[in-house]
Amino acid sequence: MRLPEPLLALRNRVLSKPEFQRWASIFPLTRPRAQRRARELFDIVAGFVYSQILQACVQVRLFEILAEGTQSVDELAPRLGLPVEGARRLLRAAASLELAEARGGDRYALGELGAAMVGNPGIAAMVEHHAMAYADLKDPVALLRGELPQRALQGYWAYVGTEAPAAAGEQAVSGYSELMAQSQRLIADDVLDAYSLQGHRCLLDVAGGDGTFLVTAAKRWPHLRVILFDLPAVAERARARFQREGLGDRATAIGGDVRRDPLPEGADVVSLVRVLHDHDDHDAPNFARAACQTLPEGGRLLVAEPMSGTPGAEPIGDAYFGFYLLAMGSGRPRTPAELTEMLLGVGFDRVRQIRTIRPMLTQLLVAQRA
Ligand SMILES: CC(C)=CCC/C(C)=C/CC/C(C)=C/C=C/C(C)=C/C=C/C=C(C)/C=C/C=C(C)/C=C/C=C(C)/C=C/CC(C)(C)O
Ligand SMILES: C[S@@+](CC[C@H](N)C(=O)[O-])C[C@H]1O[C@@H](n2cnc3c(N)ncnc32)[C@H](O)[C@@H]1O
Repeated sequence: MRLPEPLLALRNRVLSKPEFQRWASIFPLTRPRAQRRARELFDIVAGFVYSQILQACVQVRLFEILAEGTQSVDELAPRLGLPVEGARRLLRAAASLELAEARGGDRYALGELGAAMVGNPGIAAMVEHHAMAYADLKDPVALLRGELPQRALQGYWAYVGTEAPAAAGEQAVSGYSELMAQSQRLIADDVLDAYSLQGHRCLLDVAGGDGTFLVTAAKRWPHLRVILFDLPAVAERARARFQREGLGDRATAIGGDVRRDPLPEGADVVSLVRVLHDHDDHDAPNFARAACQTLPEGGRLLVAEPMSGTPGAEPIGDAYFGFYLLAMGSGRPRTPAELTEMLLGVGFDRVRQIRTIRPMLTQLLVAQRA
Protein backbone atom coordinates (compact mmCIF):
# COMPACT_ATOMS: atom_id res chain seq x y z
CA MET A 1 0.00 0.00 0.00
CA ARG A 2 1.31 3.48 -0.93
CA LEU A 3 1.28 5.92 2.00
CA PRO A 4 0.05 9.46 1.32
CA GLU A 5 2.96 11.96 1.02
CA PRO A 6 2.66 13.59 4.49
CA LEU A 7 2.54 10.19 6.23
CA LEU A 8 5.47 8.98 4.16
CA ALA A 9 7.55 12.00 5.17
CA LEU A 10 6.62 11.47 8.83
CA ARG A 11 7.51 7.76 8.69
CA ASN A 12 10.89 8.44 7.14
CA ARG A 13 11.68 11.23 9.64
CA VAL A 14 10.89 8.91 12.54
CA LEU A 15 12.72 5.89 11.10
CA SER A 16 15.88 7.86 10.43
CA LYS A 17 16.29 8.89 14.09
CA PRO A 18 18.87 6.72 15.92
CA GLU A 19 16.88 7.13 19.19
CA PHE A 20 13.77 5.68 17.53
CA GLN A 21 15.79 2.83 15.99
CA ARG A 22 17.17 1.98 19.42
CA TRP A 23 13.78 2.21 21.10
CA ALA A 24 12.15 0.04 18.39
CA SER A 25 14.84 -2.61 18.85
CA ILE A 26 13.99 -2.85 22.56
CA PHE A 27 10.18 -2.41 22.69
CA PRO A 28 8.68 -5.96 22.52
CA LEU A 29 6.04 -5.15 19.88
CA THR A 30 8.42 -3.49 17.40
CA ARG A 31 11.51 -5.55 18.25
CA PRO A 32 11.06 -8.42 15.74
CA ARG A 33 10.40 -6.05 12.83
CA ALA A 34 13.27 -3.74 13.83
CA GLN A 35 15.67 -6.66 13.98
CA ARG A 36 14.45 -8.04 10.66
CA ARG A 37 14.90 -4.67 8.95
CA ALA A 38 18.40 -4.23 10.45
CA ARG A 39 19.34 -7.68 9.18
CA GLU A 40 17.93 -6.88 5.72
CA LEU A 41 20.01 -3.71 5.56
CA PHE A 42 23.07 -5.62 6.74
CA ASP A 43 22.55 -8.23 4.01
CA ILE A 44 22.50 -5.50 1.36
CA VAL A 45 25.68 -4.02 2.80
CA ALA A 46 27.38 -7.43 2.89
CA GLY A 47 26.00 -8.81 -0.42
CA PHE A 48 29.31 -8.59 -2.28
CA VAL A 49 31.12 -10.46 0.50
CA TYR A 50 28.54 -13.27 0.46
CA SER A 51 28.85 -13.46 -3.33
CA GLN A 52 32.63 -13.77 -3.13
CA ILE A 53 32.31 -16.59 -0.57
CA LEU A 54 30.08 -18.41 -3.06
CA GLN A 55 32.61 -17.64 -5.81
CA ALA A 56 35.35 -19.26 -3.67
CA CYS A 57 33.15 -22.34 -3.01
CA VAL A 58 32.54 -22.77 -6.74
CA GLN A 59 36.20 -22.26 -7.66
CA VAL A 60 37.47 -24.89 -5.20
CA ARG A 61 34.59 -27.24 -6.18
CA LEU A 62 33.40 -27.41 -2.58
CA PHE A 63 29.88 -28.58 -3.44
CA GLU A 64 30.93 -31.49 -5.66
CA ILE A 65 33.39 -32.61 -2.98
CA LEU A 66 30.86 -32.34 -0.14
CA ALA A 67 28.30 -34.19 -2.28
CA GLU A 68 30.44 -37.31 -1.67
CA GLY A 69 29.54 -37.13 2.05
CA THR A 70 30.46 -35.54 5.38
CA GLN A 71 34.21 -34.87 5.74
CA SER A 72 36.55 -33.29 8.28
CA VAL A 73 38.36 -30.01 7.66
CA ASP A 74 41.68 -31.90 7.65
CA GLU A 75 40.38 -34.20 4.91
CA LEU A 76 38.83 -31.36 2.95
CA ALA A 77 41.72 -28.87 2.99
CA PRO A 78 44.06 -30.69 0.53
CA ARG A 79 41.13 -31.58 -1.74
CA LEU A 80 40.11 -27.90 -1.88
CA GLY A 81 43.71 -26.82 -2.49
CA LEU A 82 43.62 -24.64 0.66
CA PRO A 83 45.62 -24.52 3.90
CA VAL A 84 43.65 -26.00 6.83
CA GLU A 85 42.93 -22.56 8.34
CA GLY A 86 41.71 -21.22 4.99
CA ALA A 87 39.49 -24.25 4.49
CA ARG A 88 38.03 -23.91 7.99
CA ARG A 89 37.26 -20.21 7.46
CA LEU A 90 35.57 -20.94 4.13
CA LEU A 91 33.55 -23.83 5.57
CA ARG A 92 32.35 -21.76 8.54
CA ALA A 93 31.32 -18.96 6.21
CA ALA A 94 29.61 -21.41 3.84
CA ALA A 95 27.77 -23.04 6.76
CA SER A 96 26.51 -19.64 7.98
CA LEU A 97 25.02 -19.13 4.50
CA GLU A 98 23.49 -22.66 4.48
CA LEU A 99 25.70 -23.62 1.57
CA ALA A 100 27.40 -26.15 3.86
CA GLU A 101 26.29 -27.67 7.16
CA ALA A 102 28.43 -28.06 10.31
CA ARG A 103 28.14 -31.63 11.67
CA GLY A 104 30.24 -31.15 14.84
CA GLY A 105 33.82 -32.28 15.48
CA ASP A 106 35.20 -30.03 12.71
CA ARG A 107 33.21 -32.00 10.09
CA TYR A 108 31.07 -30.54 7.32
CA ALA A 109 28.33 -31.76 4.98
CA LEU A 110 26.53 -30.17 2.07
CA GLY A 111 23.97 -27.56 3.16
CA GLU A 112 20.50 -27.21 1.62
CA LEU A 113 21.58 -24.41 -0.70
CA GLY A 114 24.80 -26.22 -1.57
CA ALA A 115 22.69 -29.23 -2.53
CA ALA A 116 20.61 -26.98 -4.79
CA MET A 117 23.86 -25.81 -6.46
CA VAL A 118 24.86 -29.44 -7.18
CA GLY A 119 21.53 -30.05 -8.89
CA ASN A 120 21.78 -26.92 -11.05
CA PRO A 121 25.23 -26.59 -12.69
CA GLY A 122 23.89 -23.54 -14.52
CA ILE A 123 24.07 -21.55 -11.28
CA ALA A 124 27.79 -22.31 -10.82
CA ALA A 125 28.42 -21.19 -14.41
CA MET A 126 26.59 -17.93 -13.64
CA VAL A 127 28.63 -17.45 -10.47
CA GLU A 128 31.92 -17.94 -12.33
CA HIS A 129 31.09 -15.44 -15.05
CA HIS A 130 30.04 -12.88 -12.41
CA ALA A 131 33.74 -12.04 -11.99
CA MET A 132 33.28 -9.93 -15.15
CA ALA A 133 30.05 -8.34 -13.95
CA TYR A 134 31.58 -7.35 -10.60
CA ALA A 135 34.66 -5.86 -12.29
CA ASP A 136 32.32 -3.71 -14.41
CA LEU A 137 30.25 -2.76 -11.36
CA LYS A 138 33.27 -1.59 -9.39
CA ASP A 139 32.37 2.05 -10.01
CA PRO A 140 28.58 1.96 -10.27
CA VAL A 141 28.17 5.73 -10.50
CA ALA A 142 30.56 5.96 -13.46
CA LEU A 143 28.55 3.15 -15.05
CA LEU A 144 25.29 5.02 -14.49
CA ARG A 145 26.83 8.16 -16.02
CA GLY A 146 27.88 6.18 -19.08
CA GLU A 147 31.53 6.90 -18.36
CA LEU A 148 32.91 3.35 -18.64
CA PRO A 149 33.48 2.67 -22.33
CA GLN A 150 35.52 -0.54 -21.81
CA ARG A 151 33.48 -3.22 -20.08
CA ALA A 152 34.25 -6.92 -19.71
CA LEU A 153 30.61 -7.96 -20.14
CA GLN A 154 30.23 -6.00 -23.35
CA GLY A 155 33.11 -7.96 -24.83
CA TYR A 156 31.65 -11.23 -23.58
CA TRP A 157 28.22 -10.68 -25.24
CA ALA A 158 29.61 -10.27 -28.77
CA TYR A 159 26.34 -9.04 -30.29
CA VAL A 160 26.14 -5.96 -28.06
CA GLY A 161 27.14 -2.57 -29.46
CA THR A 162 27.78 -3.70 -33.03
CA GLU A 163 25.92 -2.97 -36.25
CA ALA A 164 27.01 -6.32 -37.69
CA PRO A 165 26.48 -9.00 -35.01
CA ALA A 166 26.19 -11.67 -37.70
CA ALA A 167 29.93 -11.32 -38.38
CA ALA A 168 30.74 -12.78 -34.90
CA GLY A 169 32.77 -15.97 -35.26
CA GLU A 170 32.65 -19.23 -33.30
CA GLN A 171 35.16 -17.99 -30.71
CA ALA A 172 33.20 -14.83 -30.01
CA VAL A 173 29.91 -16.66 -29.36
CA SER A 174 31.11 -19.83 -27.63
CA GLY A 175 31.40 -18.38 -24.08
CA TYR A 176 27.93 -16.89 -23.86
CA SER A 177 26.31 -19.72 -25.82
CA GLU A 178 27.59 -22.30 -23.33
CA LEU A 179 26.50 -20.18 -20.37
CA MET A 180 23.03 -19.79 -21.88
CA ALA A 181 22.78 -23.52 -22.63
CA GLN A 182 23.65 -24.41 -19.01
CA SER A 183 21.24 -21.91 -17.48
CA GLN A 184 18.49 -22.73 -20.01
CA ARG A 185 17.92 -25.89 -17.97
CA LEU A 186 16.53 -23.66 -15.21
CA ILE A 187 14.07 -22.13 -17.67
CA ALA A 188 12.90 -24.47 -20.44
CA ASP A 189 10.75 -26.85 -18.40
CA ASP A 190 9.16 -24.00 -16.45
CA VAL A 191 8.01 -22.41 -19.74
CA LEU A 192 6.91 -25.69 -21.32
CA ASP A 193 4.99 -26.66 -18.15
CA ALA A 194 3.14 -23.35 -18.27
CA TYR A 195 2.16 -23.42 -21.97
CA SER A 196 1.25 -26.63 -23.80
CA LEU A 197 2.48 -27.02 -27.38
CA GLN A 198 0.09 -29.93 -27.99
CA GLY A 199 -2.04 -27.89 -30.38
CA HIS A 200 0.87 -26.46 -32.40
CA ARG A 201 2.68 -27.91 -35.43
CA CYS A 202 5.92 -25.97 -35.63
CA LEU A 203 7.87 -23.87 -33.11
CA LEU A 204 10.36 -21.21 -34.25
CA ASP A 205 12.76 -20.10 -31.48
CA VAL A 206 14.15 -16.70 -32.42
CA ALA A 207 17.60 -15.95 -30.97
CA GLY A 208 17.37 -19.47 -29.60
CA GLY A 209 21.05 -19.97 -28.72
CA ASP A 210 22.47 -23.49 -29.05
CA GLY A 211 18.99 -25.06 -29.26
CA THR A 212 18.60 -26.28 -25.66
CA PHE A 213 15.07 -24.86 -25.42
CA LEU A 214 14.00 -26.47 -28.72
CA VAL A 215 15.57 -29.83 -27.85
CA THR A 216 13.59 -29.83 -24.59
CA ALA A 217 10.39 -28.91 -26.47
CA ALA A 218 10.96 -31.52 -29.20
CA LYS A 219 11.54 -34.27 -26.63
CA ARG A 220 8.36 -33.34 -24.79
CA TRP A 221 6.19 -33.06 -27.94
CA PRO A 222 7.19 -35.76 -30.49
CA HIS A 223 4.77 -34.38 -33.15
CA LEU A 224 6.43 -30.93 -33.11
CA ARG A 225 8.74 -29.56 -35.81
CA VAL A 226 11.28 -27.02 -34.53
CA ILE A 227 13.24 -24.22 -36.25
CA LEU A 228 15.98 -22.18 -34.64
CA PHE A 229 17.08 -18.73 -35.79
CA ASP A 230 20.20 -17.06 -34.37
CA LEU A 231 23.44 -15.42 -35.53
CA PRO A 232 25.24 -17.70 -38.04
CA ALA A 233 27.95 -18.91 -35.63
CA VAL A 234 25.35 -19.72 -32.97
CA ALA A 235 23.01 -21.43 -35.46
CA GLU A 236 25.97 -23.61 -36.46
CA ARG A 237 26.28 -24.79 -32.84
CA ALA A 238 22.55 -25.53 -32.77
CA ARG A 239 22.76 -27.53 -36.01
CA ALA A 240 25.46 -29.73 -34.46
CA ARG A 241 23.38 -30.06 -31.28
CA PHE A 242 20.26 -31.17 -33.20
CA GLN A 243 22.34 -33.78 -35.00
CA ARG A 244 23.80 -35.10 -31.73
CA GLU A 245 20.28 -35.34 -30.30
CA GLY A 246 19.16 -37.33 -33.35
CA LEU A 247 16.33 -34.95 -34.22
CA GLY A 248 16.85 -35.57 -37.98
CA ASP A 249 14.60 -33.52 -40.26
CA ARG A 250 12.32 -32.47 -37.39
CA ALA A 251 14.82 -29.71 -36.51
CA THR A 252 16.39 -26.96 -38.63
CA ALA A 253 18.82 -24.19 -37.63
CA ILE A 254 19.06 -21.03 -39.72
CA GLY A 255 21.68 -18.30 -39.32
CA GLY A 256 21.00 -14.58 -39.74
CA ASP A 257 20.43 -11.22 -38.10
CA VAL A 258 16.87 -10.54 -36.92
CA ARG A 259 17.29 -6.88 -37.85
CA ARG A 260 18.32 -7.54 -41.46
CA ASP A 261 17.15 -10.98 -42.53
CA PRO A 262 13.61 -12.33 -42.85
CA LEU A 263 12.70 -15.01 -40.33
CA PRO A 264 11.98 -18.52 -41.62
CA GLU A 265 8.31 -19.19 -42.45
CA GLY A 266 6.06 -22.09 -41.53
CA ALA A 267 5.85 -21.85 -37.73
CA ASP A 268 2.50 -21.42 -35.95
CA VAL A 269 4.20 -20.52 -32.66
CA VAL A 270 7.32 -18.39 -32.10
CA SER A 271 9.34 -18.03 -28.91
CA LEU A 272 11.59 -15.24 -27.67
CA VAL A 273 13.30 -16.64 -24.58
CA ARG A 274 15.55 -14.21 -22.68
CA VAL A 275 15.82 -12.00 -25.76
CA LEU A 276 13.77 -8.79 -25.45
CA HIS A 277 15.44 -7.71 -22.18
CA ASP A 278 18.80 -7.68 -24.01
CA HIS A 279 17.75 -4.81 -26.23
CA ASP A 280 17.11 -1.11 -25.77
CA ASP A 281 13.67 0.40 -26.29
CA HIS A 282 14.38 1.48 -29.88
CA ASP A 283 15.51 -2.04 -30.84
CA ALA A 284 13.54 -4.63 -28.83
CA PRO A 285 10.32 -4.04 -30.88
CA ASN A 286 12.24 -5.12 -34.03
CA PHE A 287 12.47 -8.64 -32.57
CA ALA A 288 8.78 -8.72 -31.63
CA ARG A 289 7.72 -7.26 -35.01
CA ALA A 290 9.75 -9.83 -36.94
CA ALA A 291 8.05 -12.59 -34.93
CA CYS A 292 4.62 -11.11 -35.67
CA GLN A 293 5.32 -10.83 -39.40
CA THR A 294 6.35 -14.46 -39.77
CA LEU A 295 3.29 -15.84 -37.94
CA PRO A 296 0.03 -16.76 -39.67
CA GLU A 297 -3.27 -15.30 -38.46
CA GLY A 298 -4.05 -16.74 -35.03
CA GLY A 299 -0.38 -17.73 -34.46
CA ARG A 300 1.14 -17.31 -31.00
CA LEU A 301 4.27 -15.67 -29.63
CA LEU A 302 5.75 -16.78 -26.30
CA VAL A 303 7.87 -14.18 -24.49
CA ALA A 304 9.76 -15.77 -21.59
CA GLU A 305 12.28 -13.87 -19.48
CA PRO A 306 12.80 -12.45 -15.98
CA MET A 307 10.61 -9.37 -15.68
CA SER A 308 10.61 -6.20 -13.65
CA GLY A 309 8.30 -5.94 -10.62
CA THR A 310 7.80 -9.70 -10.16
CA PRO A 311 6.01 -10.02 -6.80
CA GLY A 312 8.37 -11.53 -4.24
CA ALA A 313 11.38 -11.14 -6.57
CA GLU A 314 11.52 -7.38 -7.10
CA PRO A 315 15.31 -7.01 -6.64
CA ILE A 316 16.00 -9.78 -9.17
CA GLY A 317 14.39 -7.79 -11.99
CA ASP A 318 15.22 -4.19 -11.20
CA ALA A 319 18.41 -4.50 -9.12
CA TYR A 320 20.18 -7.60 -10.49
CA PHE A 321 19.10 -7.62 -14.15
CA GLY A 322 18.80 -3.82 -14.21
CA PHE A 323 22.47 -3.38 -13.34
CA TYR A 324 23.68 -6.51 -15.14
CA LEU A 325 22.20 -5.24 -18.40
CA LEU A 326 23.58 -1.75 -17.72
CA ALA A 327 27.07 -3.24 -17.42
CA MET A 328 26.45 -5.37 -20.51
CA GLY A 329 25.65 -2.15 -22.37
CA SER A 330 22.22 -2.93 -23.75
CA GLY A 331 18.64 -3.57 -22.68
CA ARG A 332 16.62 -3.41 -19.48
CA PRO A 333 14.16 -5.62 -17.62
CA ARG A 334 10.54 -4.68 -18.39
CA THR A 335 7.29 -5.19 -16.52
CA PRO A 336 4.63 -7.48 -18.04
CA ALA A 337 2.60 -4.31 -18.73
CA GLU A 338 5.49 -2.67 -20.64
CA LEU A 339 6.06 -5.81 -22.70
CA THR A 340 2.33 -6.12 -23.39
CA GLU A 341 2.27 -2.57 -24.72
CA MET A 342 5.27 -3.35 -26.95
CA LEU A 343 3.60 -6.48 -28.34
CA LEU A 344 0.31 -4.70 -29.03
CA GLY A 345 2.30 -1.92 -30.74
CA VAL A 346 3.91 -4.28 -33.28
CA GLY A 347 0.66 -5.94 -34.34
CA PHE A 348 -0.29 -8.58 -31.80
CA ASP A 349 -3.92 -8.64 -30.82
CA ARG A 350 -4.31 -10.21 -27.42
CA VAL A 351 -1.63 -10.71 -24.75
CA ARG A 352 -2.06 -12.75 -21.60
CA GLN A 353 0.27 -13.58 -18.77
CA ILE A 354 0.62 -17.22 -17.71
CA ARG A 355 1.97 -18.25 -14.31
CA THR A 356 5.28 -20.11 -14.22
CA ILE A 357 6.49 -22.09 -11.22
CA ARG A 358 9.59 -19.90 -10.63
CA PRO A 359 8.62 -16.40 -11.79
CA MET A 360 11.90 -15.02 -10.39
CA LEU A 361 13.77 -16.84 -13.18
CA THR A 362 11.22 -16.47 -15.94
CA GLN A 363 7.74 -15.09 -16.44
CA LEU A 364 5.68 -15.84 -19.52
CA LEU A 365 3.50 -13.77 -21.85
CA VAL A 366 1.54 -15.32 -24.71
CA ALA A 367 0.50 -13.02 -27.54
CA GLN A 368 -1.88 -13.88 -30.38
CA ARG A 369 -1.60 -12.52 -33.89
CA ALA A 370 -4.84 -10.96 -35.10
C1 LIG B 1 13.54 -30.81 1.55
C2 LIG B 1 12.55 -30.19 0.62
C3 LIG B 1 11.98 -31.05 -0.48
C4 LIG B 1 12.17 -28.90 0.72
C5 LIG B 1 12.72 -28.02 1.74
C6 LIG B 1 12.46 -26.59 1.43
C7 LIG B 1 13.48 -26.08 0.51
C8 LIG B 1 13.02 -25.46 -0.79
C9 LIG B 1 14.74 -26.10 0.88
C10 LIG B 1 15.84 -25.55 0.06
C11 LIG B 1 16.57 -26.61 -0.68
C12 LIG B 1 16.18 -26.57 -2.10
C13 LIG B 1 15.57 -27.77 -2.72
C14 LIG B 1 16.43 -25.48 -2.78
C15 LIG B 1 16.21 -25.35 -4.15
C16 LIG B 1 16.69 -24.27 -4.68
C17 LIG B 1 16.69 -23.96 -6.06
C18 LIG B 1 16.08 -24.81 -7.08
C19 LIG B 1 17.33 -22.83 -6.34
C20 LIG B 1 17.48 -22.28 -7.63
C21 LIG B 1 18.18 -21.14 -7.69
C22 LIG B 1 18.41 -20.48 -8.90
C23 LIG B 1 19.29 -19.44 -8.99
C24 LIG B 1 20.02 -18.91 -7.82
C25 LIG B 1 19.45 -18.88 -10.27
C26 LIG B 1 20.29 -17.89 -10.55
C27 LIG B 1 20.29 -17.40 -11.86
C28 LIG B 1 21.05 -16.36 -12.27
C29 LIG B 1 22.00 -15.64 -11.39
C30 LIG B 1 20.86 -15.97 -13.63
C31 LIG B 1 21.55 -15.02 -14.24
C32 LIG B 1 21.28 -14.80 -15.61
C33 LIG B 1 21.98 -13.99 -16.40
C34 LIG B 1 23.15 -13.20 -15.96
C35 LIG B 1 21.54 -13.94 -17.75
C36 LIG B 1 22.08 -13.17 -18.65
C37 LIG B 1 21.49 -13.20 -19.99
C38 LIG B 1 21.18 -11.84 -20.52
C39 LIG B 1 22.39 -11.23 -21.16
C40 LIG B 1 20.58 -10.91 -19.47
O1 LIG B 1 20.24 -12.06 -21.53
C1 LIG C 1 20.64 -13.99 -23.89
S1 LIG C 1 20.82 -15.04 -25.26
C2 LIG C 1 19.42 -16.10 -25.12
C3 LIG C 1 19.59 -17.38 -25.87
C4 LIG C 1 18.44 -18.38 -25.68
N1 LIG C 1 17.19 -17.86 -26.18
C5 LIG C 1 18.34 -18.79 -24.23
O1 LIG C 1 17.43 -18.33 -23.54
O2 LIG C 1 19.19 -19.57 -23.78
C6 LIG C 1 20.43 -13.98 -26.62
C7 LIG C 1 20.61 -14.62 -27.99
O3 LIG C 1 20.27 -13.65 -28.98
C8 LIG C 1 21.10 -13.84 -30.09
N2 LIG C 1 21.07 -12.60 -30.87
C9 LIG C 1 21.44 -11.37 -30.46
N3 LIG C 1 21.25 -10.47 -31.43
C10 LIG C 1 20.74 -11.12 -32.48
C11 LIG C 1 20.32 -10.73 -33.79
N4 LIG C 1 20.41 -9.45 -34.19
N5 LIG C 1 19.82 -11.67 -34.62
C12 LIG C 1 19.74 -12.96 -34.23
N6 LIG C 1 20.10 -13.39 -33.00
C13 LIG C 1 20.58 -12.49 -32.15
C14 LIG C 1 22.43 -14.17 -29.47
O4 LIG C 1 23.33 -14.79 -30.38
C15 LIG C 1 22.03 -15.06 -28.32
O5 LIG C 1 22.04 -16.42 -28.69
